[in-house]
Amino acid sequence: MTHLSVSNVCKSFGSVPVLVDQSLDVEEGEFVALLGPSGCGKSTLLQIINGLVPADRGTILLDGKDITGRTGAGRGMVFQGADLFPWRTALENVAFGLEVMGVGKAERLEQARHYLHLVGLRGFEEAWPHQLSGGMQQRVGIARAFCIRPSLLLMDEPFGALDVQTRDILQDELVRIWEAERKMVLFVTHGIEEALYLADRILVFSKRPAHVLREIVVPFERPRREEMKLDSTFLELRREISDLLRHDIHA
Ligand SMILES: Nc1ncnc2c1ncn2[C@@H]1O[C@H](COP(=O)(O)OP(=O)(O)OP(=O)(O)O)[C@@H](O)[C@H]1O
Repeated sequence: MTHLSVSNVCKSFGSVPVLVDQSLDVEEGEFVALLGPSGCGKSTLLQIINGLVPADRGTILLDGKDITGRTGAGRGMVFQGADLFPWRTALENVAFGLEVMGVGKAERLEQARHYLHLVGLRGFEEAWPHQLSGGMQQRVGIARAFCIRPSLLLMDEPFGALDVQTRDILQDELVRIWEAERKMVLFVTHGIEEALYLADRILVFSKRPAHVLREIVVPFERPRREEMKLDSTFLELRREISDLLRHDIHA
């Protein structure tokens, strides 16, 4: 069974403690959102799980394997900017991870085409990144992460730099793709509404050094629908989380 287990991760930058004994678990098929004030350590935690930043202490297990301090294997990452290779077409960008994994050309391009179509970019296979809008580039970034078939997707404010309309559209696209594939997801966001709309569970982080102020099991059925944003429970939870974060910042 797939599972992510983060245990007692500590990280300081110089003398500044950012993460102190941070632990969390993500179950198979679960979508977990991390919400918290700016600078509390959400991105650092994601980078540590991805193996891009070393932890000072602690262990990360993915599907039972110790991946602490190691990159690659089983993880796909989507950043705020899509960060595409400008010298590769959209299709070649999506296929990149499989190329690194040594998958043959015909197979990797077929897989990449599948995911590019899934994110709504049929017809843009040969487009260069500079020919795509910010939202389209982010779609390519999402297709690229899904294409390696990771057991865990790490998403660091993937829609943070987009306009509201594009963000709403991409949230729906992500829900649709994720509901079909049900990867484990850790999704960092500043958007309370976005977290409630997308996640099964929300971990609300305190200001730095981060600890979990509250864990919220999101009570809404799937498939998620836009109308739920007007539901009284949705509005109540949104207010509760907003109050929680405000009190923590002023504490
Ligand atoms: N490489 C680094 N060197 C020094 N300090 C760093 C480094 N990376 C992060 N920090 C500091 O660690 C703290 C946590 O940063 P991080 O980016 O993880 O926060 P965050 O919660 O993701 O913030 P935001 O929501 O604004 O992106 C911040 O105070 C930041 O300045």
